[in-house]
Amino acid sequence: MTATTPFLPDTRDETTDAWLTRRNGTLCAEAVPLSAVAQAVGTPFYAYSAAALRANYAALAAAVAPHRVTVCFAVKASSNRNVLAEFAALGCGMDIVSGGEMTRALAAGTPPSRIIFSGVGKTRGEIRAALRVGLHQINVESAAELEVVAAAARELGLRAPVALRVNPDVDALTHAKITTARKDSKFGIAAAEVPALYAEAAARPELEMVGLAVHIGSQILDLAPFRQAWAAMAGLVRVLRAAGLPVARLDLGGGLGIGDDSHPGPDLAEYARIIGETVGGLDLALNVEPGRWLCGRAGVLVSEVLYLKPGEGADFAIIDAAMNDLMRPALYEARHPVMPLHPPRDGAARAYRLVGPICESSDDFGSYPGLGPLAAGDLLAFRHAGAYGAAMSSTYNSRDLIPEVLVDGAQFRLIRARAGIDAALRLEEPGPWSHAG
Ligand SMILES: Cc1ncc(COP(=O)(O)O)c(C=O)c1O
Ligand SMILES: N[C@@H](CCCC[NH3+])C(=O)O
Repeated sequence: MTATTPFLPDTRDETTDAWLTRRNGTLCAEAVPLSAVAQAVGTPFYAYSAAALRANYAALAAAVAPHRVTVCFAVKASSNRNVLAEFAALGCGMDIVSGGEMTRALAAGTPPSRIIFSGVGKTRGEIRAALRVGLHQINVESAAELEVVAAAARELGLRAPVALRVNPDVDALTHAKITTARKDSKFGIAAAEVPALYAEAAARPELEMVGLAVHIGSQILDLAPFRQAWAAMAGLVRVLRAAGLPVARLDLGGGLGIGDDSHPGPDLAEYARIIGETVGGLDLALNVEPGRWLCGRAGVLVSEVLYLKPGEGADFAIIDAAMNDLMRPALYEARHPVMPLHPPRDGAARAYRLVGPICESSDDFGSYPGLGPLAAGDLLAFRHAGAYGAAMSSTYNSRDLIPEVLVDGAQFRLIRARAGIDAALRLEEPGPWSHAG
């Protein structure tokens, strides 16, 4: 029986994965065969397309521009400074959640005036550093944090530009672990508490109250929750202004999801239209802070098949990538489309369950019908791995942090070297004992 070609590039998705094509049968990232990258850096590795990063930013920025919306990339999605530099060079701002991310955003060439500091647990040190650097805005998530920001600003003799992050109690209709604005969520300040807190803060000379922020969750495919949340924010802006309070900016958050072979993904024009209809007429400086949408489809994780063995329902293909490299399937039951690097092969189309070497049953990427026949040594590309892949990886089971590579046209280069056990052992050199008491 001749195999059909179930893993040919998904041409339905040309605007998103157009950088992945098959040339002479082999899978290429832009004009670079991924097998050549595998030879150069070894597997597993991440590869990103510079063209896809740039195209994604251009498409999103153009879609929202008519509504006076700037785009800030959520650094947590892909914090490699070379990826950040691609965006920074285009004028993209950054949304950060730690001092480490601030260092990365600045190192990538982002001006402080384009950096927003989000996050529910900023430390005193991080807040002081942000104020000293002169970031655009600090999104404050509690009354307690507001006190710390005010104290730091006073000590430094500065005015802190503050927005309050609101919890509008909206279900983002996404995976429960990545929804962030339901009533019981740790994020944001309950909408009912915002007017009093905002008024109190606006009366403090060390705080410059610039506006509000909201972020309802991640991998959002149904746009209705955005409409609900932003309509609630518009209501709140009107309430604050009616009380004579200044509201100049509104941070609409990230969360725009990406489709896959079974879902086309949200429509950018519709996303922009909802912004216009909910908050467009309020004379606000708006921004969005997408992570996944800008970089998720611009990256693949390439892994080698180590062993095949029979299993219940589907045969196992044990691969050299694991949950420490890409933890989304284990953490959120996420499914990443997979394409073999080799050309279609004769033989029965078979389902394989792709699993990694880690000693956890959740080290399982799921069952993939129509992949086979596979053989040991085959290379597989997990698509849509450009967001929350390398950024969330760990060294569990004392595995290496794997290389990251950036492809640009017919060239590629290493943008993060493999970090192996030798480096880890150096960090574990024991320090001197300290005597307590
Ligand atoms: C405050 C904030 N902004 C932006 C993002 C980016 O989310 P996404 O990658 O889903 O666009 C996140 C993560 O969910 C976040 O917590
Ligand atoms: N890390 C998650 C999303 C949460 C983003 C941060 N709030 C993912 O891989 O999908």
